[in-house]
Amino acid sequence: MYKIQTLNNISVKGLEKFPRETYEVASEIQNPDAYMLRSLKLHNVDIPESVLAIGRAGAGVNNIPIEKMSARGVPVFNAPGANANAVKELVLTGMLLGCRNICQAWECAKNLTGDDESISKEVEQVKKKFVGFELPGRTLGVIGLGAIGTSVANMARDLGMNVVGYDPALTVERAWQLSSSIESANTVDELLAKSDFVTIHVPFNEGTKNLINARRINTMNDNAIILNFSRNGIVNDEDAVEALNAGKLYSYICDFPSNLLKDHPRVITLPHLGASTGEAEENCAIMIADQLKDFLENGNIKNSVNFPQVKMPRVSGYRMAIANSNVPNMVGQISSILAETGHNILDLLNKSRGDLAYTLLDVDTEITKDVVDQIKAIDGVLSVRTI
Ligand SMILES: NC(=O)c1ccc[n+]([C@@H]2O[C@H](COP(=O)([O-])OP(=O)(O)OC[C@H]3O[C@@H](n4cnc5c(N)ncnc54)[C@H](O)[C@@H]3O)[C@@H](O)[C@H]2O)c1
Ligand SMILES: O=C(O)CC[C@@H](O)C(=O)O
Repeated sequence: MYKIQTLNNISVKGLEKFPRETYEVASEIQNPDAYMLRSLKLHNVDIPESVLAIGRAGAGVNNIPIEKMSARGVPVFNAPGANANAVKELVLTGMLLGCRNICQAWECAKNLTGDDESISKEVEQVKKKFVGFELPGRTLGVIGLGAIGTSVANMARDLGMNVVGYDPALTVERAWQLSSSIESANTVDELLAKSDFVTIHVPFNEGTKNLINARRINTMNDNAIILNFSRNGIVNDEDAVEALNAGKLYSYICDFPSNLLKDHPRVITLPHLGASTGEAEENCAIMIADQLKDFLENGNIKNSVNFPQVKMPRVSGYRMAIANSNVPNMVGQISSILAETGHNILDLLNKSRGDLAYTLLDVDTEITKDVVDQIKAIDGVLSVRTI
């Protein structure tokens, strides 16, 4: 019986992927084989040694101690692209809320008093305060052209906007998906100088912390709108508010509320709603459940953020999955032990990624605990499982 512990609310469509006969799935469970979570911060959580894999039902993995998990030979999975459409639609919503002053206008409408005739008169007076601007012909800068950025960029082109994108690690797959009319910037500064709207779709890490700061905001066009549906900390909120107060920025739309932001008249802040659609929650949960299941049952790895992609069809009922440091002679030492203990290797796949490597081996006879212990004792072996 495999045990999956859910640490956040996970769509039942994903949880239904785990057959009841072979899986126990619960939010409270002793010695889980895997965690399934969304945004819960795991950095200060004591993760039990029983955990073999962590599945993040979403894109961002900055809430997970990846290095610590790598050192334990534990793959961390995410769900690339599974919530991209939900975020794209909210970015469009944010752009329209911002450029048409919708939140301020709605607040004003809610505060109208008197009979309907006087409300109608008042409406004609107040509406001039909320005159906005339209999207076609304006320039959208998209920082990060991954699953979300690419789809936001294409959407903006379809709406008649000019689009400029920046991503120093643009993949070939994303380049194929991007509309050929999207201009490429060589630096963030070059992008900012051209943009009326700037939207950010990069992971949060040391390299992207404070990516948008006072210096960069000052180089932007006057009255630009910044949208942050990526992570708190990528835009320096204090600097954004200062620029709003100085009349430099038009509006700041952000998915990460704080005391500084929540009541500011030119900030629209939402409670981390980017991926909160039934469709996105289902897509993410199903993708993660499939990946965890294939890992637990077969040792295969798909969409891990720390381990290589590994898939090997089973040729016997005796499989071993080994995570190890990416150093010479690991496979040699492992196969020597298997040979010395009378196992014939029927198939083997070894892949590496950075400092880590991962090996799947199918052998002809059952692998005993003694053999597992000998392999575990090899210097550089991080985890060993028989499946
Ligand atoms: N608000 C939400 O609910 C929500 C939902 C989904 C994702 N997110 C956030 O959005 C981020 C992006 O998601 P995604 O699915 O597009 O991920 P992705 O991995 O498909 O794309 C990220 C892209 O950013 C690029 N990148 C990395 N560092 C960069 C930098 N310094 N400058 C420019 N580009 C850089 C990468 O090359 C990659 O192409 C996630 O990491 C997550 O933090 C938020
Ligand atoms: O799970 C969520 O609701 C948010 C997910 C989002 O931040 C992500 O990085 O995918």
